[in-house]
Amino acid sequence: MPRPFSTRRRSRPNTTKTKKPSLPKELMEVSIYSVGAKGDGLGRDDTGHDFFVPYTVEGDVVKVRVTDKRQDAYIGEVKEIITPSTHRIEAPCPHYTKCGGCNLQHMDEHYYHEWKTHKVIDIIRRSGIIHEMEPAFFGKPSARRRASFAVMKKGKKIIFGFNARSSHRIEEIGNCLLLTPELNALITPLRELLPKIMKQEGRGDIIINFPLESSDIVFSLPGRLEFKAHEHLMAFVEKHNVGRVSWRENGRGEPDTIAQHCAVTTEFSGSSIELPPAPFLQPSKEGEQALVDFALSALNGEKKVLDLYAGCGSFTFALATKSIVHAVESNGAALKALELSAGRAGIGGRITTEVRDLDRQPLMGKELAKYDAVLFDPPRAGAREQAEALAESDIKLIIAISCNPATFGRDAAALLNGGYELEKIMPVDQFTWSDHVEVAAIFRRP
Ligand SMILES: C[S@@+](CC[C@H](N)C(=O)[O-])C[C@H]1O[C@@H](n2cnc3c(N)ncnc32)[C@H](O)[C@@H]1O
Repeated sequence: MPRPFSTRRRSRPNTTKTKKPSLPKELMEVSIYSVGAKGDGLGRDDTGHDFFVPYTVEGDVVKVRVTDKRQDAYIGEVKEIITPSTHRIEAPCPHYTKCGGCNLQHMDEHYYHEWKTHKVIDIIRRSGIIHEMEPAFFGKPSARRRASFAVMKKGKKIIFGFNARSSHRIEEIGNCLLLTPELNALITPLRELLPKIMKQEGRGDIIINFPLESSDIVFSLPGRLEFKAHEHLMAFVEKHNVGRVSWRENGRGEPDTIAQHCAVTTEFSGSSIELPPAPFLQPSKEGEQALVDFALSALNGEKKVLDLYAGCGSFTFALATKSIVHAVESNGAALKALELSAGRAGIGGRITTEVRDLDRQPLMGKELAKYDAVLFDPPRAGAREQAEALAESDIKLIIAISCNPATFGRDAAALLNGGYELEKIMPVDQFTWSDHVEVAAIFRRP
């Protein structure tokens, strides 16, 4: 007797692959009624089915192909714009929708500004915080002084550009509208350099900063740096007036400086800072200034200020123009740069430093009691432990800077529960045309 087909199927090993939902094959007409927190249009078809449709805006009516399903909503890919929204404009970049960097270029400026402001309002409301916003800071194109490029080598082919959205595909670009001219000027020379230095297949990245007058490049590529490649890099530094080039062996570990033409510096509040490789800097000089101005506007004669998550000192030097500052940060190289630069600038007496992991060892009780004000500017994960310790302190003034409104909401709620009052909150947009937005806020203990 032949074995039934179904028995054979059941005896197969059970793979862990999740079953793809069955999706409609035909194109669907969707009306977009809003834009969600990740920048995707939220839409509905005439049967009442919900859709997420990237690259659409409120008021669009579009024909979409269904590509996936998330919770109960379909994900739609625009095939045709049946009726464009009055908020829709022509996206200025030829790489738009192919490069993962900017997903909101199709919104007119007014809608875009409103959307970013409301994104902050909506997110912090989820943490129970309702507060009027200060007018937001909006950055401009051609201002980003830092870029992280993706690289892939397969066979002899090398692809160099920006990652596509939610994908490993790399979109090759020649010019990015967001970057400063100095960063754009390095794209073609880097593309020409890569075949000479990237010998092993695989993926990597190249981080470029142009803080002020010279560039800082860190290569994180598969494989070791060969002698010949080293020579090519030295020649590249000379020819393109690059400040410094560093290499992370096999793309891991601390960057090793292999060629340096001049010091890589920036300026914080009139002091020159010599920066370590791949330093953290605010994405644009204008954004940095807006944040610094916001922070300084809160100070009023405070003698001792704590700068937590200080990095290389974007805020430290500004705070030191008014107060004595203690800067705390987990990255030793960044803090060393800060300390040496403060000494050279003749303000070493106004700035002290401490390398410390603030997640594991937040400043608490008596340590906090020494200060009149605190500024904290944590990474995206926020400052849960430190915020909880601050909430129990008697410090009069707390300035919070955050690149993630969600973790800001959580940390702000801890401060409010501890009796602080929110005085001011400002959305900050240094990531033009993306769905990313930052926040700055001032809290006081009444
Ligand atoms: C958003 S950056 C801000 C840096 C600086 N305030 C600025 O504006 O340039 C966050 C900083 O927190 C530091 N950091 C990350 N995790 C930390 C931790 N657990 N403890 C202390 N510092 C940390 C990072 O090294 C980085 O310099």
